[in-house]
Amino acid sequence: MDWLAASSGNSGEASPRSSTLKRKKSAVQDARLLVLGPSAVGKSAVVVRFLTKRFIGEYDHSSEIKYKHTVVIDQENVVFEILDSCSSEKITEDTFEEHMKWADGIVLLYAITSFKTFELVKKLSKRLQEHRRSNYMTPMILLGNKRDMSHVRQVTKIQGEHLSHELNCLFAEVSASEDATEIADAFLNLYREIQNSKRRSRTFLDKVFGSLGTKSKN
Ligand SMILES: Nc1nc2c(ncn2[C@@H]2O[C@H](COP(=O)(O)OP(=O)(O)OP(=O)(O)O)[C@@H](O)[C@H]2O)c(=O)[nH]1
Repeated sequence: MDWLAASSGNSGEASPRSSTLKRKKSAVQDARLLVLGPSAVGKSAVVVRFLTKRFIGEYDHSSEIKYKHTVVIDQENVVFEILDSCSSEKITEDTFEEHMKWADGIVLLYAITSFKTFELVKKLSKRLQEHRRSNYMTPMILLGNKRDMSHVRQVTKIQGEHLSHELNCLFAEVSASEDATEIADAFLNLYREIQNSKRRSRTFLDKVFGSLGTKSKN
């Protein structure tokens, strides 16, 4: 796997403005990821792990933060824009809608140590599915974080897998505190899914407009 951090940095945009969020969908080598989940599931820890390969135990921020991070994948620079959102309970419907329009892919987190967060994610996923349906089924990965705390787990791996099947998305259990590789893999897999989805939608458009073009010539 070719997975090298080329550069990274906080874009310094706390609470990104809607003008930024409403930009056109990005090209393939540019992926916009929305990180969602209830409070204290480890959203910031996972994002910071991906960006810096380090675990930061207490990450204090009250508003959402957007990062830019360049990674070399298959000899190509891929620019990730990552929006570490506030806890899902606090996101208003308007903001949620804006974020969904902006995102190429979604990282949805719960903590395996808290059944409550799993229930909140299920509730949130109902909201998500409505938007994903109107949004070409935005690719998504469901992450059960805090796997290092398996001895106090409240959500089984099978329950996580089950939910991912219902949501038609990728799934992994990870530990932001212990493992950088599996988090990098999770982001890589989501990126690949985004690429595949863009390819499928281009092929579909080519078929529709290609055949229209052919018809008009005859
Ligand atoms: N044991 C363990 N603790 C973790 C892990 N990931 C995060 N934590 C801890 O969980 C707590 C919450 O982590 P955050 O990254 O702030 O969680 P968040 O989802 O961004 O929280 P909000 O900002 O409230 O939405 C912190 O005390 C972290 O140290 C993990 O993989 N394992």
